[in-house]
Amino acid sequence: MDSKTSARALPKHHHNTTKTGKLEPTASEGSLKSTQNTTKKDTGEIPGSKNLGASVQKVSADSLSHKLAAATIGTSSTVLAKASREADHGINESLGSLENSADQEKKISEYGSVKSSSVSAKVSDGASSLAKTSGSAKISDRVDFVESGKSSICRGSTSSDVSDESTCSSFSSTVNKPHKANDLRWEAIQAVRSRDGALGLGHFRLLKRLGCGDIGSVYLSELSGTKCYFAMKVMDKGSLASRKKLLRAQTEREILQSLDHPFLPTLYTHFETEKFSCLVMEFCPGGDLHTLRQKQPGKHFPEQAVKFYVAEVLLALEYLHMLGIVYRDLKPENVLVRDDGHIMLSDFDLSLRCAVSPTLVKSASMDAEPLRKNPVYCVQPACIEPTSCIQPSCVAPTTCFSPRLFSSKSKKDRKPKNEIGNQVSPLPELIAEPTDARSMSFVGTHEYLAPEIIKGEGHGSAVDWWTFGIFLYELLFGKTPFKGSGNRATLFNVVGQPLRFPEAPVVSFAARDLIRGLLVKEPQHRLAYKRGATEIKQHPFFEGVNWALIRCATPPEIPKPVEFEKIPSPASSAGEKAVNHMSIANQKGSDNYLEFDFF
Ligand SMILES: Nc1ncnc2c1ncn2[C@@H]1O[C@H](COP(=O)(O)OP(=O)(O)OP(=O)(O)O)[C@@H](O)[C@H]1O
Repeated sequence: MDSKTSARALPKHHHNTTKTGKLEPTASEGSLKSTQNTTKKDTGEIPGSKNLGASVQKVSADSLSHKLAAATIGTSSTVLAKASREADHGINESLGSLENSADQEKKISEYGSVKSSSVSAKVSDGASSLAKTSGSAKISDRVDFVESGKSSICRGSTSSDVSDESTCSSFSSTVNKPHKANDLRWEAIQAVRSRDGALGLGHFRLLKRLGCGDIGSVYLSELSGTKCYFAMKVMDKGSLASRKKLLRAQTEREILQSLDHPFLPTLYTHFETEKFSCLVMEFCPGGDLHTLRQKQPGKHFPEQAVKFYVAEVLLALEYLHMLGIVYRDLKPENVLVRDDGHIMLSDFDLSLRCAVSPTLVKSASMDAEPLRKNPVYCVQPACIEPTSCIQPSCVAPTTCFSPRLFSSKSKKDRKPKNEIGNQVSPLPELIAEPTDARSMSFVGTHEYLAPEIIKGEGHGSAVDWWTFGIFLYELLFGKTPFKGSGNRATLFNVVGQPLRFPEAPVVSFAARDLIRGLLVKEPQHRLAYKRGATEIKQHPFFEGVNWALIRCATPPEIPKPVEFEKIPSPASSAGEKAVNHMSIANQKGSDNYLEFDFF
């Protein structure tokens, strides 16, 4: 077991994560976060964590020590608190009970891997995969963003207690998820909705619990009789309420509802029963990148495979920033692998929503004039108020707005048209960095926390570029750069230790240079601080990547197909009965009938 594993012995969060109950939510905070160490804790805000000064050198050792102690002590004490709290909650009566006592032990253990999932195929050296894009594919970044703008037509969260989001059902099949227009799963959902009015738990067969997080459990489910399979996150509303996590669940749901991107989760439907709140999403059979990395020779990916995964993650982050969402929880555990080998970034309950002001720097044709009249990009501006962001349901798609032009050059200063064809990159550049976002929350995963979060200086979208650097480092080297002997040491290292690279494995200069640019401790000097993903895309590490067609690139590895038919069907597999049935089976430790190898 490598050093990483020992610190990640948790159901999902192999890294120790701190999700704080934010004491003083800023106006731009998307939601109040609660912490856990198994990893999201109810405490963890560093007391008095105001501006500590820009540089590490200026931070008094005492003051930092105090903050780190508060964070880490709070963290470890909450681990136990959480375990006992969950027991107290009588979660046995509900979904939480699926976490049997063994699970609880695993959650608070520092050792051992909990996830049993595995990806059997080896990761190939995807050296040529990025170049192998099909020229005929009709996708591009530009199209993605235009279509995403349309997705704002129906963003309503359910107002009634027991229903799916049927108030918007007329839109819900394809209008608000244009990328899913030809998706059979959408059609199946829509067919049931037109037949029965609204979807509910009873329409699904729950086949297997895939995992559990702090606010719910995720089940592999079939929309009964359709052979359409989903990942359904089921949350106990009573438990959410008593643990003050309703807002967190709401934030996640609202963000999921707003997404329509190939590398982000599709929320097919959401419904509530008296007891449960359920999110129905795309099922990813390939497991997560943490698990997949553990199976690689040397526990690190080949550089070309890394290039593929981080390029897709970069596009996902770019899209999120355009929506005004700072992700804040990038780590391999949160990057799932779809059935086609492409990635899906998951877990949005730490995300911060804020205002964005997209700016078109360079159009595809370098001629700004047509864009003034017919803006190519429609970006959904996120709002500042935490709970009102995606609230108004079925809003007319009036939220597209003309991008501001970065340059105010007069016509005569512009390049003549005949130079346009000589542009190296035909892709337009759009900056939508929510750089003004400021949160004082202490959230994230210790090894991935940005220095400005630890120092309590307030943070914005640059934290995603820091975590992107750590993520890149971990995939390449098989470990994170600042990991210490414990959480406290890790936080000290992040703030005060210089970046170092191990001698092995050998990694290209370009990769190390990119990491150096991203892991700059002062956010304002960090790569991508000003122009976001665009700056990173242009780095030599990504040379040769066809950004517009990356969805057609050959992934390093395709997961083995899941033989859904071979999954034994639980005796009682529909609706709440299934939940209770699985719960009882798990309590007895007798869920063998559900055992099969997914990944
Ligand atoms: N779409 C999916 N396909 C396959 N497995 C999934 C999917 N979504 C989640 N899972 C599995 O379910 C587990 C729990 O997911 P969930 O999102 O609840 O975890 P989490 O990030 O810990 O949640 P939370 O942030 O609410 O604590 C994950 O570890 C993952 O293995």
